[in-house]
Formats: sequence, C-alpha cells, structure tokens
Amino acid sequence: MHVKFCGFTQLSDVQTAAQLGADAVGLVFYPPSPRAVTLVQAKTLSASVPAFMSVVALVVNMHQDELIELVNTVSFDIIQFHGDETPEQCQQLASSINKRWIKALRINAEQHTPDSVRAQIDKFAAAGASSILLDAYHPAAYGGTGQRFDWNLIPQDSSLPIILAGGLDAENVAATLDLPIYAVDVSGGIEKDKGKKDAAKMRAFMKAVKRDRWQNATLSEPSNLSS
Ligand SMILES: O=C(O)c1ccccc1N[C@@H]1O[C@H](COP(=O)(O)O)[C@@H](O)[C@H]1O
Repeated sequence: MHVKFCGFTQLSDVQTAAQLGADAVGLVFYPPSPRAVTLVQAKTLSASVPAFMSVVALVVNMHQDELIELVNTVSFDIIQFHGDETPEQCQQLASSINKRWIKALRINAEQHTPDSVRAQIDKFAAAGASSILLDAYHPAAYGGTGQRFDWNLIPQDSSLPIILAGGLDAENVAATLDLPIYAVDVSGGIEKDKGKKDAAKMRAFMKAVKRDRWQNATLSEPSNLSS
C-alpha cells in the first residue's frame, strides 16, 4: 500500500513525512483552501523533498496559464485534478506541461453505484490518467473535508489504480488494507491544525499502513530466481 500525505505548508512537516517514508506529499494550489500554498512557499517545500519521493500538485479548475506558471516555478511530479475537470480537459492540461495526472472523483452515495464509479474511471483511463483518487462528495467543498464515503462503492475491477481519500486517520486506515486499492491519501487525519501536520499522527498512520508491508503482497516469486 502506498501513502500520500497531503496539504503541507510547513518545511519541518515535509521533512518529517520524508523521514517516515511517505511515498508522496501533496501541495494544495487552490486559494480558498486553508492548506493553500503560494508558488514561493511551494518552491521551498518541494526543494526539500528527497529523491524517490513524489511531489503532487493538487489543483481545482486551474486555468492553463496558471498551470504553466506553476510548472515553471515549482518542481513537482504529478498533477491531481480535484475539481470539475473533464477527462479531455485533464489530458489537455497535463500534456501541455508534459506531466502525468491523477483525477479525483467525489463519491456520492445518493448518485453512485460501483458500476457507475467504474464507468467514470474508464473514461479517465481512456483519456490517459495514471490513477484515480476516490474522495467523499461534499456539497460545499471540493475536498479536504475529513468525510468518508461508503467504501462498498469502490469497484472491484477498476481500470486504474485507486487512491482512497476522505476522512482517513491512523485509527481507521487499517480497515482499508483489504480493499481493492493501490494507495491511501490523508490530509486532515494527520493534522493538529489546518495545514499544520502532527508528527505523532503521521507516524501512527504510517505504522498502521506499512506494518504489514510484505504480509499482503500479491506478487509471486519470479520463476527464474534460484534459491
Ligand atoms: O485539503 C484541502 O483543503 C482540499 C481542497 C480542495 C480539494 C481537495 C483538498 N484536499 C484533498 O481532499 C482529500 C481528502 O482530505 P481529508 O483527508 O479528508 O482531509 C485529500 O486528497 C486531500 O488532499
């Protein structure tokens, strides 16, 4: 299981995430968010991220000219579209800056079924997404709400690797380990205040996820390896 910690604003928190072995850190480029960072802040934060750890740029309905300014200022690895972007818009925007991309779908129990979620995922897969992120729908916010959705709505046979988000924390993340997902993403569940991470909560989250790193491995031994 891979782990993305999102919503960083403090250099010391990024350094703690790196020490704990998080796979990715997310920076929020959405000014209404209490976790939003400026390009100047983000440049400093991303420069502190070591090799082999990804920086994810989270954007919400960002225009192409802003995205170009972002990519020209901040080093990052992958874009997370967390707004109302269509599959075609995601692909067009991401290819204009030569980046891979993730799309967040906001899951609403009143509208979605596992089949409808799967069908939506297929559209983003066909457009060129690298993964899909499933978060809880909220009528008044695009994300970072701390709300969970009904995990029974996660399709079993997704055409893209699934990143599960929404209301995760060190207490409930163990229950995700048997779900058909590739990664977990958390923001509020590792905070002491919006945008300020809590080192003890980050550590507890990593312990809960990574303790069984090899126990649930599904890869079989390569047949050409001698013992
Ligand atoms: O964090 C935000 O403020 C935010 C704003 C707009 C879109 C997404 C945002 N955060 C992302 O939402 C999910 C779930 O967060 P949480 O763990 O429930 O707090 C995650 O991907 C955040 O990065």
